[in-house]
Amino acid sequence: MGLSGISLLTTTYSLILQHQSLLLCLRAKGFGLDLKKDMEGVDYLSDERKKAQFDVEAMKIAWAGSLEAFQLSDRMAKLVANDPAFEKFTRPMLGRKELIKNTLRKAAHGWKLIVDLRLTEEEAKWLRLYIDEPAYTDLHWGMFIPAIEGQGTEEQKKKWLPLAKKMQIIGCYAQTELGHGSNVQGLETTATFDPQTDEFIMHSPTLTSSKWWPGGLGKASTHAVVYARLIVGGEFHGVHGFIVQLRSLDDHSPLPGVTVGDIGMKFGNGAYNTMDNGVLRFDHVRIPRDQMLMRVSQVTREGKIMQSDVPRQLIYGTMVYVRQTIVADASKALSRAVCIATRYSAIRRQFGSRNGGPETQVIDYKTQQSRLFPLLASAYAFRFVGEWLKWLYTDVKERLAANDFSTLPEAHACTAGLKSLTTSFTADGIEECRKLCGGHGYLVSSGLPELFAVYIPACTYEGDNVVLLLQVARFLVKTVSELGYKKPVGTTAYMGRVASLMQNNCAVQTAEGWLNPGAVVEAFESRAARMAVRCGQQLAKYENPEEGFAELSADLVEASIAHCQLIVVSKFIEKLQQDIPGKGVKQTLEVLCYVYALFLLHKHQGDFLATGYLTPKQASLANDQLRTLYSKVRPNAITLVDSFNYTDHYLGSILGRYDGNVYPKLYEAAWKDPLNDSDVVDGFYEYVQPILKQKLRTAKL
Ligand SMILES: CCCCC/C=C\C/C=C\C/C=C\C/C=C\C/C=C\CC/C=C/C(=O)SCCNC(=O)CCNC(=O)[C@H](O)C(C)(C)COP(=O)(O)OP(=O)(O)OC[C@H]1O[C@@H](n2cnc3c(N)ncnc32)[C@H](O)[C@@H]1OP(=O)(O)O
Ligand SMILES: Cc1cc2nc3c(=O)[nH]c(=O)nc-3n(C[C@H](O)[C@H](O)[C@H](O)COP(=O)(O)OP(=O)(O)OC[C@H]3O[C@@H](n4cnc5c(N)ncnc54)[C@H](O)[C@@H]3O)c2cc1C
Repeated sequence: MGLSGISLLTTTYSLILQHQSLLLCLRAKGFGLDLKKDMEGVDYLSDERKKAQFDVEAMKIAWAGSLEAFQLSDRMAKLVANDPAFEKFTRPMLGRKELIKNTLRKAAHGWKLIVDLRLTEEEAKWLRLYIDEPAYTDLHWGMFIPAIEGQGTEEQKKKWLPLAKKMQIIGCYAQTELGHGSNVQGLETTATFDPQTDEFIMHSPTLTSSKWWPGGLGKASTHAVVYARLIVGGEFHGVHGFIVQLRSLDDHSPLPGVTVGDIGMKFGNGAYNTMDNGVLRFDHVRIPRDQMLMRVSQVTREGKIMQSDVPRQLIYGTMVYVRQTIVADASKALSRAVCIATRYSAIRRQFGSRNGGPETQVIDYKTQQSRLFPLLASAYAFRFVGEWLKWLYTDVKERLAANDFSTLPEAHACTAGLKSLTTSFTADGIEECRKLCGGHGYLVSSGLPELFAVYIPACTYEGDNVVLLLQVARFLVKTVSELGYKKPVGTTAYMGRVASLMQNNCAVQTAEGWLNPGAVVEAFESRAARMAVRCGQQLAKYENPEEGFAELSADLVEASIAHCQLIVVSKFIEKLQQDIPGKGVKQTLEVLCYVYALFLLHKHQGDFLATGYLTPKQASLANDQLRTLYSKVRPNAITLVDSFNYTDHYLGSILGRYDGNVYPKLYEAAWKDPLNDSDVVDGFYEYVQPILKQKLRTAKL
């Protein structure tokens, strides 16, 4: 018997087992048989796992970044998964008050673990990820503390950071208002210096000046970094951050003049409703002068404004930090959805049965592959670009500490652009994974609805994705306009070769010709350069550059996307130039890299054709190659998602279970729904039975 025969037999056997266990379950409910006899311990995906052409354990390390990173993450994942305190399956069914209380309990338990086990900062970050529940602690550690670290003076850091790091105060980041989020310079909250008392008076002069959205503000925070218009001597001196105490440290009640609360339910059940996004108003609340964060500008006792040599953009520095972390988190959210959809696609069968044999696994349909595998490849691409961005951010941070601000504009453009690109793609990708799972993807127990609901605000918070791409566009336009006298560096270095990128066209002649990193990078560079230069030329026609920028903004956004996609493709290719140990690991990643690049090329072929870099024939050859690549991904698909090393707890999905034991578990879960506690639903006797029993003489319907 050939290999395919053996595999057919084992697949059929798995199917029979699975059907048997389903039957046992069905009977358990209907006919009193033993429910426990389902096939616990059987790995329904074992055949798939045997197909792997690479060393899975080595791929896990490549995904994690290093052996140490893998071990650390694995330890934290297991710590959470094995702790019943972090159960999350009932979350979507809880009322808001219960939900928040439950989140506060989990955060307290998490903090206890951090203290008792003396976890490092890195370990705590992984712990937070695997607890998988947005909480006030995210903003305390993720924004309040970084804002003080980045914008505070040494004295301020010395005073506030120990309190915050021991969690003796809880802080949030209160920037956005009811009337303004994107336009930070349009904020209305005022901080007026009173030279008589050496204080600032924090005030909310209008309804629209109410702080609105800050996470952790509603119920948990005792303090906030509040962004407000600085007014000294009756004059406005820009928006700055101020540390303001909101609640008593004794009984947690709001301090006089402070009105604070939660802004209400948000999208989805469970999901981001574990967060107390808040509203805040000040009625002439006084704070000491030294609570203005003064690294960028200082207000003296006499009411003089002193500018340090730090650029004012550093006030936006916390956002740069968080955008960088959001890019890293995009690969986690996307890989999680892809893991669920890939495992389920291998279990799910529809059509194609021959002679009573098994039906086709839906993962074998080319349409399923062409939707799923680019998402899988993107998860890897985002992982590696996130790793690079972390390096870039660390480098900028070190430079800033040494008062070198030269790389700040590029750090801003990269974090803004990549945050936008990766979160938009991930949000759409999670929804695509839901559709890839058919009807069962719509069940909360698939894990996908909650993941989607938690994830989508990432397209808005930390900067609306379009607004951020317009920031990238400003950076690109500036780079193009300076080409005559300034050599572009970093991620825009390719613009230095603009003449050849505008002139030379693609040389690829065969589908195999696309399996060449040089050809791929040049295609993306040429497209990005041509789109940016074209925008520059169009802009030059306007007398008023701002008017031109506004008029051309949709094209500018597209040019920014082209530039950001180039960064992701290049960083993936650069990653592959490193030593990546393990049998078949590098080769498999190369396949994914080409899938990512050629999928983008296919999806955006309009750009590549319109800029004249590619001919329709070359675009078509790229698509031919893409189909071939999907066949190369197919045998490795399950093990590529296993390499994320996600526990079933973290995945939170019956469809994505490691063992693929989907149907019995779905069936079992349905019976756990509170609605099935009784055979006759509450309300039946009041609202249904009277209808059943009514005796209408005629019905008009
Ligand atoms: C259980 C225990 C648990 C323990 C836990 C342990 C650990 C956890 C640790 C960490 C957790 C990590 C992360 C989690 C944290 C949070 C993530 C989760 C939730 C997110 C919450 C969301 C928060 C928010 O949304 S905060 C609000 C964000 N708001 C925005 O993003 C507003 C967007 N708008 C802007 O950024 C700006 O206004 C603008 C659009 C850039 C316009 O600015 P403006 O000054 O008006 O205009 P310009 O003229 O365009 O710019 C002037 C000049 O400045 C340059 N610029 C702009 N921005 C920046 C910047 N950020 N950096 C540097 N430079 C900048 C711009 O280019 C221009 O420069 P030029 O003059 O040279 O051209
Ligand atoms: C879940 C969640 C958590 C949040 N947490 C916090 C927090 O902790 N702290 C905090 O301070 N804030 C927080 N925010 C607020 C968040 O940062 C803002 O909502 C975000 O910056 C977008 O601003 P906005 O709401 O004003 O959108 P708007 O700017 O009003 O956007 C509305 C539309 O207008 C478009 N638009 C706006 N300006 C332009 C332009 N110049 N050109 C073209 N189009 C434009 C946008 O693309 C969008 O389509 C949070 C928001 C959410 C949803």
